[in-house]
Amino acid sequence: MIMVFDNISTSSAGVLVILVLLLISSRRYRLPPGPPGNVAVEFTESPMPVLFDKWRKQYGPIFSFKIGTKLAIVLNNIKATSDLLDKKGDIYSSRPRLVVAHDILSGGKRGLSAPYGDHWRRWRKLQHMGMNERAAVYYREQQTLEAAIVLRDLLADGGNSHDEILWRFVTSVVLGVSYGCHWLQIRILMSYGKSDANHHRRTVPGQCRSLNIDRSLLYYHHQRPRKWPSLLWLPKPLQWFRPALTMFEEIRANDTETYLDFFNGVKRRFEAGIAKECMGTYSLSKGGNQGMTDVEVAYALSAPFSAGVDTTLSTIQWCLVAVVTYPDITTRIQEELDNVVGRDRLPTFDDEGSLPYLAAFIKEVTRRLWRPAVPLAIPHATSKSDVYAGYDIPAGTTVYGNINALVKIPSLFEDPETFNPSRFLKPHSPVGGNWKGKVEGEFTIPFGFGRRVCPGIHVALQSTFISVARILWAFDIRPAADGSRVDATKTVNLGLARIPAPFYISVSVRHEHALRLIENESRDAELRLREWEF
Ligand code: HEM
Repeated sequence: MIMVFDNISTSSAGVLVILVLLLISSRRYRLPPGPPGNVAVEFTESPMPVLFDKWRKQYGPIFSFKIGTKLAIVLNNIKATSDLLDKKGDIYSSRPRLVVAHDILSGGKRGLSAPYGDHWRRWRKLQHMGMNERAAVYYREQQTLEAAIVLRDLLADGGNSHDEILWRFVTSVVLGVSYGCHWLQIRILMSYGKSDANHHRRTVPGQCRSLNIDRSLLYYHHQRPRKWPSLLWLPKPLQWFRPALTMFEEIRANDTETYLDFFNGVKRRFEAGIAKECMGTYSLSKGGNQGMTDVEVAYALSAPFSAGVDTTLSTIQWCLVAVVTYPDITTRIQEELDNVVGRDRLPTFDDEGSLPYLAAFIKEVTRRLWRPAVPLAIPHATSKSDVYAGYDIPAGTTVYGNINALVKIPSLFEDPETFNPSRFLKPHSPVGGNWKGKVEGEFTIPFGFGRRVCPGIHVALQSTFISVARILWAFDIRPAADGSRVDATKTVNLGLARIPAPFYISVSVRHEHALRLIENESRDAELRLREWEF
């Protein structure tokens, strides 16, 4: 009798459990409106910013969509973005899981794609130490010297290779930030056969591409691990999809070796007392490594390289596109430079506060009519469930702050489609007044949100200011004489950033003084930059 009762209670308990599970799984969330069903196919047909624009118009400022079982929400107004990504940072600061780009390519060590948690916090502290507003001032010396080299090289080839010259400039700067070295360093490593410039150049786009690979993996059934990450728990010999991952594991081994090489270089110079101040030296100071292992620190030091090259290059290149597209605006910047700097010296960081129109121009370029460098920010993810504006937002939801939409809100940016630097000259610019982001009064939307806001913002803005100020002080820039048009609507997606499609310009010196000064200053810069070699 007791046994029968036991059996009944066991089976009814089982039924109860199943009912509860069914109840939980069938719980209907009140999700923000959005396109019905799985939108994976639509993503293969149109670029994300275009789709987001369409859905924003259709469904309003907060909409949601599903790819497979994955839920994402997109925030298109300042209030929701600030309420969630800034003010509820404890919930909205994670990242969606990137199986290939994060788990496999970096063994979980890359901070940019790391989930919110202890590892990310330690990594982020080091980024902050190395790049906060005060620390960034230290890099100005190198940025100023490198910008003189940019002038020399642009002059020498008439502007044909502006993309290569500016890539070298931004690369040198981030190498300075991480390791206290500069671009030449890659060549030196190359001569040791440890790494090579091409490898290093490849790794970054490689990493960025891997972010895309993750996206593309969404659509192909044979890419099992992306769809079912738990398959990675299988013993390796049973992972039939493994051959597809070998390439990524080789890239990871290569990256790890390169990053450790660079970190060891800093250690040697630090011990010899000749290291330039940089994130690497901060990590070697007492407690500076935040308790991370050497490999973790080496990965943390590589972050400026991964996140700061294409983004800054994109911004400076868009400045050049704007310069040739809007000659009247360029003339006004050059008049300001002539008034403030004169013709007997090159602009320096000391001039920055006296060049408001140039500052406004750079802000307008980052707001950008054509498309911000990182149009959709890097997606955040929720680490807990939340309720906002009557909507349920489950844990693990991907959350996009749609920069592309935010920088075109008409109540903040009058006539948003017009390229108009003067909008940033108004003393009570609504952007400062309404945007209660981290940097009150500053225009930081293009740099992302909340606890994940770009830590390289000061370095990036310094690189942009000094290169653009010097280029416009020295040169007249026009579309190349062969008549090819600079088409601002064409872009190339590098993964993290969008750069303009290749465009051709010609540069000519604006006055005789410039010729002499470029020659003298670049010669001097070449010598002084030796301090950054090891
Ligand atoms: C104009 C150039 C740049 C733009 C427009 C830009 C923009 C961004 C954006 C939108 C994010 C995502 C923020 C978020 O998740 O909400 C980001 C993250 C990041 N940026 Fe930048 N960035 C630039 C330059 C740089 C530079 C020069 C560095 C380093 C030297 C850098 C380092 C990083 C890092 C490490 C992250 C990841 C932060 C995290 O996940 O916690 N960026 N950036």
